Amino acid sequence: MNAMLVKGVTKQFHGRPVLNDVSFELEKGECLGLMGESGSGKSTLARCIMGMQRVDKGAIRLMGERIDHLSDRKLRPFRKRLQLVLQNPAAALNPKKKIADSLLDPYLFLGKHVRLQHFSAVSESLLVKELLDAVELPGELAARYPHELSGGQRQRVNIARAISIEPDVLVLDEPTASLDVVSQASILDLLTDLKEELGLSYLFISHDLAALHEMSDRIMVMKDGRLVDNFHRGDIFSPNRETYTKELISIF
Ligand SMILES: Nc1ncnc2c1ncn2[C@@H]1O[C@H](COP(=O)(O)OP(=O)(O)OP(=O)(O)O)[C@@H](O)[C@H]1O
Repeated sequence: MNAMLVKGVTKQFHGRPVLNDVSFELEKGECLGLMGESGSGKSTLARCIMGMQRVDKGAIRLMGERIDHLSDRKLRPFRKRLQLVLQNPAAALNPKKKIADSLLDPYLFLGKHVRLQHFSAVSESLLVKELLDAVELPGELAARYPHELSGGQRQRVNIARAISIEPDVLVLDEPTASLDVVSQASILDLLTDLKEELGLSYLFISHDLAALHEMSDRIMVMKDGRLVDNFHRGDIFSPNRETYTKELISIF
């Protein structure tokens, strides 16, 4: 069984199609890259997958179970299995909460739905320490506020939050876009390690073709809300690539 199946997803805003018959499968343990120019519909797809926006047509399945059109209450058990990491780490963290409290939010929110296997979570403070360890941050950051961290550290905290409940799938929407080049590389290395350690599957959305190529097993290309190409990473320079993919590669 695949980790996620998206079939025939269509979404319009004010009568204008933004996603048009989008279909793909995310295999278990795979990193599936998604590239496309600004406005092509990548973040809308991420929001539809996360249940933050409703699809007009089509279906989204997570580990075989249909999750589109679920109410917030019915979606709650699936929140444990599907998490989102966004590009702006500062905006994703509550500035008034200490890092330890932000880290514990998903775990406490999901309460009885969570059975952890990788993290022992014997106590809340131990879980915080385990999570900071997992993203290679020192334990002393637990007592700090987000503004006392660097952008790269804040994004590590966001990743730690996302993995805290041991999801099956992470949707990574431009996770390194707001970081400097050195922090970008170390976040990508961290994501690669966590994928192996925790058996995660990634939908990795990025403008950065080099990062996509480094991280992804397969890459999909979106143009005007349609997936126009889908290939294994080793075939990126194949003469069989769609003309639009070749254009994107040539301007990179
Ligand atoms: N809530 C909304 N209401 C109306 N139009 C929207 C809404 N959300 C997105 N759009 C439009 O849908 C199109 C796709 O936007 P989306 O953010 O999905 O693109 P994207 O590929 O993620 O772009 P970027 O790479 O710049 O983030 C854009 O034209 C955008 O203006």
